[in-house]
This record gives sequence, C-alpha cells and structure tokens, in this order.
Amino acid sequence: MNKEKILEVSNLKQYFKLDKKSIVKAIDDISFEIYKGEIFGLVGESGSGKSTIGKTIINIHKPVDGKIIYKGKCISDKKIYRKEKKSINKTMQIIFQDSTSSLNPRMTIGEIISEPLKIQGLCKNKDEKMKKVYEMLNLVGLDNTYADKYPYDFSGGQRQRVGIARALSVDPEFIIADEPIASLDVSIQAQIVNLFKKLQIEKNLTCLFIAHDLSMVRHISDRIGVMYKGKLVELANANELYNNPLHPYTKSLLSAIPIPDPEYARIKNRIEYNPSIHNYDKEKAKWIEIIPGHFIYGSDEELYKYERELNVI
Ligand SMILES: Nc1ncnc2c1ncn2[C@@H]1O[C@H](COP(=O)(O)OP(=O)(O)OP(=O)(O)O)[C@@H](O)[C@H]1O
Repeated sequence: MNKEKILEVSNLKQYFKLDKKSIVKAIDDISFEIYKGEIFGLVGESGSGKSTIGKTIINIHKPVDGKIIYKGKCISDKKIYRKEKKSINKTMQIIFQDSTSSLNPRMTIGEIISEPLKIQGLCKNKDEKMKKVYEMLNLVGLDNTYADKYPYDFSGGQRQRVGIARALSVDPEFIIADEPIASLDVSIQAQIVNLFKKLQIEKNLTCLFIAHDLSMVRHISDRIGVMYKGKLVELANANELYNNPLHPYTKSLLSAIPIPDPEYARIKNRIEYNPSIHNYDKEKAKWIEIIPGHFIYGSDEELYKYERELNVI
C-alpha cells in the first residue's frame, strides 16, 4: 500500500453542551491516520461518536481541541478551511447516512448529480454533463431513464444511491462514507461495497467508511478503528483485528456478527461487553501501539494483559 498520508487526525476532541451543567464528550482525544488508497473502517455502536468525526472533518463542527491535517493542510483551522473550501470540496466528499433529506425535491436526479460538477466548473457543455450523469447512474446500478425523474419517484434505497452518485461525480480522492449502506437491501449493500472496492482499485480512492457493525466493514476495509463512547479503543489491520481482537468491546462486536451457518451459529457465544471490567484509573489509560500497526487503549495493567495474550512478552 502507498504510505502517503491523506488525513491525519491528532488528539481530536469534540464536546457538546447538553445543558448548563452537562456536556457529552462525543470525541474524546482520538488520533488516527488514513493513507492514500486505503479504506479505513470506523465501527462502534450508535452514539459512539463516528458521525461526529465525519462532521468535524468536513468542518460542520469546529473541534474543541486537536488537529485535522488533510493533504498537508490544517483544515481544523476555520480560516484555512474557508480559504481552501472549494479545492477541499473538489477532492473530499461526504455521503451521509440518509442522503434522502439532502436531495432537493424540486431538482431532477440529473440536476442533483451534476450540481457538484457545476459548482466546481468541471463540465464544458450539456453533453459532457449528461455523459457524466449517466456514467454515475450506471455506476450505482441505476439506468439512464432515472436522470429526468425526481427524488419522490424513488425508493429510499434508490435515493441513497443517487446521493452516492452525486458524491462520486467530481471524482473525489477522499470520501467520508457515513453508514452509506445501512438503509439499503442486502443485495444492494454488497453492490455498493463492491463499488467502493472497485473505485479503490481503479482510481486509488481513499475512504473513511463508517458503520455500526463489523460484518460489512470486514470485507471492505484495509484497517479498522473501533470506537466506544467517544474513544478509539482499538485499531489494527482488518485481518489482525479479526484474528487477534484484544479489547473486550471489539470481542463483543465480533461475536455479534451474524453467521449464515445455523449449526455454527448455535454454538457461537455472544460476548456481552461489560464496561465496568475496566476498573483502571481512566486518567491513566493510554493509547499505545502494542505490536506494529495494532493500537489499543488501556491502563498499564490491561496493556500488560493484552501483551501476554499476544505472546509479545
Ligand atoms: N449537534 C449535537 N449536539 C449535541 N449532542 C450531539 C450532537 N451531535 C452528536 N451529539 C451526541 O454526541 C454523541 C455521538 O454522536 P454521533 O452521532 O457522533 O454517534 P454515532 O456513533 O455516529 O451514532 P449513530 O450511528 O447513531 O449516528 C451522542 O451522544 C450524540 O447524542
């Protein structure tokens, strides 16, 4: 894999005020990097902070602390982001969990898909624009006739595919895909996952792929980060994470993956995660690289236990 860094998130914190007294630590001091041409999966249960990471990267929220470096520029700095917005939008796109609400009901699908091209001035004439629209529709498994229709003519899954086609229309280098397939039928989910893989291979697309479970992410990701309550608790190469999960929360997520074989599924135990087993002083827990490329969050005592589990001491 090409080791050129495309995104670097360092000690990122994002807190939201709930009322005068309480805050929620949606992102609590997390760091990770994404390399050019890789698909980085981010998993964790609902409310663990995954979407907030995506929204903070694209500057919907200003971080409380920490840095986001995109292609060498510090985009967590609002001034820099504003100055670079057009060029950032040309290379970085986000696909939201529910693209449906972001599709203008008064625009045709052709107009919706070509809008980013228009904003970026990427098409010389109507023919070129429509050629791109058809190409994008076909890429997400929809035929050319859809271009003249309106969002209300579509099912939720089809609208989600239009959202994906719109994001891909500018040939982005980096995509943040926030649960892009959650609302789709399983067969379409596989089609979209294959599409991302194809774009990775053919166009060297880099992707932050957010999902709440590990089943689809396993097939698509090169590396995977696991989030729990605003913290990144484990990060490793996808195979390493599946073969040697260390954090009890990762083990629990893996045990929840449905197994198609009923015989095996019957004997497979679901591991419940009990956060109270972490009786370490939370202030002392740290994020360390336990073996090359495999990072874990824990106290000294826990990290020692993980090292023994991996037989590295
Ligand atoms: N704008 C906001 N104002 C206040 N709290 C917020 C805001 N956005 C997110 N949160 C809170 O931050 C935490 C993380 O939310 P986030 O949406 O990032 O989680 P998630 O892992 O993406 O979950 P989901 O998969 O359900 O979207 C949650 O407790 C959520 O309620």
